[in-house]
Formats: sequence, C-alpha cells, structure tokens
Amino acid sequence: MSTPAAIELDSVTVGYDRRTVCRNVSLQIAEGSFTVFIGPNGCGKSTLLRTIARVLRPQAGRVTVLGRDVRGYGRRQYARTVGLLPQGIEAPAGMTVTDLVVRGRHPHRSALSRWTPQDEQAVTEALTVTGTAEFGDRVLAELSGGQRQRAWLAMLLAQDTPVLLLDEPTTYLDIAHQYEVLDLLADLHARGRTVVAVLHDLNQAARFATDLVVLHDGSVTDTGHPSTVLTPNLVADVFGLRCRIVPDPVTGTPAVFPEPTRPHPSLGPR
Ligand SMILES: Nc1ncnc2c1ncn2[C@@H]1O[C@H](COP(=O)(O)OP(=O)(O)OP(=O)(O)O)[C@@H](O)[C@H]1O
Repeated sequence: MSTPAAIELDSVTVGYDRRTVCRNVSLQIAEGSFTVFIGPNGCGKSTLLRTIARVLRPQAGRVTVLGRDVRGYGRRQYARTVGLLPQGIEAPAGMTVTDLVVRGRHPHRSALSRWTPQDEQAVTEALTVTGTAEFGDRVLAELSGGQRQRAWLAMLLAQDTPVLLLDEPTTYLDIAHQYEVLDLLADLHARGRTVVAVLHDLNQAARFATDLVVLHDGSVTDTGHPSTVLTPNLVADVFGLRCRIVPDPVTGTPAVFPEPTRPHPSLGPR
C-alpha cells in the first residue's frame, strides 16, 4: 500500500491578482516525507508553498492537508497543523528571540489558558536545538541574518506542527549552520513529520530529500526520488546549465558539478 498523502493539490491554479503563476498543478506529498521543491528563480516554488500554507487562495482547484480541504480548518487549528517559515519575514520592532519563540505556542493556547510545562518544554527545546538559547534575550533586529533565521526556525519548532513548510531555510546561514538546519529537518522527518522545503542547492536537496518536486514555468515537470529525478538532461532543460552528475563521495546521492564555460586559470593553457 502506498503512503497516504499529507498534502494534495488537485488541479490548482494560483497567482497574484489577475496574474497566474502556477497553472493546473496536481501533486501529492506523502505523509512523513522530506519533500524539496527545486526549480529556477521565479518558477513558482514560493507561490505553491504559500498556497499550501493558505497565505494564497487558489484561483481554481483544491488543496487538501491530512485528508481535509484546507478551507475547512479554523485559523488556530490550521496553525497547529501546518507551520510556515516564509522568506524575508520581519519581526515586530523590539521583539526578542525568546518572545518570538514563545509566539510559536500561540496556536496551542487560548487567551485565558495558563502557560503550561508543555509550552515551556517546547520553547526550551526549540531554543536549544537551534542554538539560539545563548542569544534568547537579544532583540531580533540586532542579530545577524543567520542568527535571525535560526530564531524564526526556533519559533516554527515551538509551533510543533505535523507539517512544516520552509522557504529557503538555509538562506543567510554559513555552511556549518546550513547542514545543522538540514540535519534538524531530517531529524524531524525521521520522527514522522512531513517536511516540505524550497532549496536552491541541488546537492543539498539530493542529500536530504526523500522526494524532489521539480517546478518549471509554474508547472510540476518531475517528481520522485533524487537519484531518479536529478539527471544532466533535467538540469539542462530546467536550469539551462550543462553539468555532470556524480555520486556524492560522502552519501552516494547525486551531486551536480557544472561544466566550466571557460578554462579555470589554475589549469593553465591547454
Ligand atoms: N506578491 C507578488 N505579486 C505579484 N507577483 C508576484 C508576487 N510574488 C511573486 N510574484 C511573481 O510570481 C512568480 C513566481 O514567484 P515565486 O516567488 O513563487 O518564485 P520562486 O520559484 O519561489 O522564485 P525564487 O527562486 O526566485 O525565490 C514570479 O514571476 C514573481 O515575480
């Protein structure tokens, strides 16, 4: 039996005002998968992620999450089900990292409910695993881009949702922190969460994804395991880049190496 879909898009057309970006997209994202959207700039990756997050409303078609039409969820109920880390998000002025992470618990609490040990544990754990506890008292606006990105990620973790959507979660992070965040997402996936991320680094996508979704000009052109999806022809067709694909020496997953457009100076005259 195949894994049930955590997220299902059925003939979804979506865009901004009268401008359509993604047309007639049908897609199933398996429950418990680590799915990565790849594709060139402007192809509609964020648009599709925001549609699943209910930030954008489809012009046509239907989005289902955990077997239920997303329009059928109440606001707080949806926030307990799906967490979104968007791109380029701004925090209210003066907000500290801990304040932000505490906000992640809002969907789990009502106006009158007390702060519970479970809330406390979720916040402490989110601050710890993202390495943000050490600057928990600092104001977000005064942090580096990478520190801020980890604070937003901590908020998302405190939200504690079965489905996580992340739009370029490694932006601003140095290489060690990029892998730390991806390992953290892999951990969440290993513990049964459905993780859907947009990534630009194809080698990282191939290393961490159980499923790739390739987008091109607002359409899904390929889906499947990285080892079957990522080929030189796909990279040429979708990104317009000539490349070689070799097994990553560490993981054996496909790794993309662009063909040089000119000889590298260190190679000397040929
Ligand atoms: N708020 C908006 N209003 C109007 N058009 C938008 C808006 N946001 C995005 N677009 C347009 O929608 C198209 C798809 O954008 P989207 O951000 O989904 O692409 P993307 O694949 O995530 O790109 P990138 O890799 O550059 O982040 C682009 O042509 C973009 O200009």
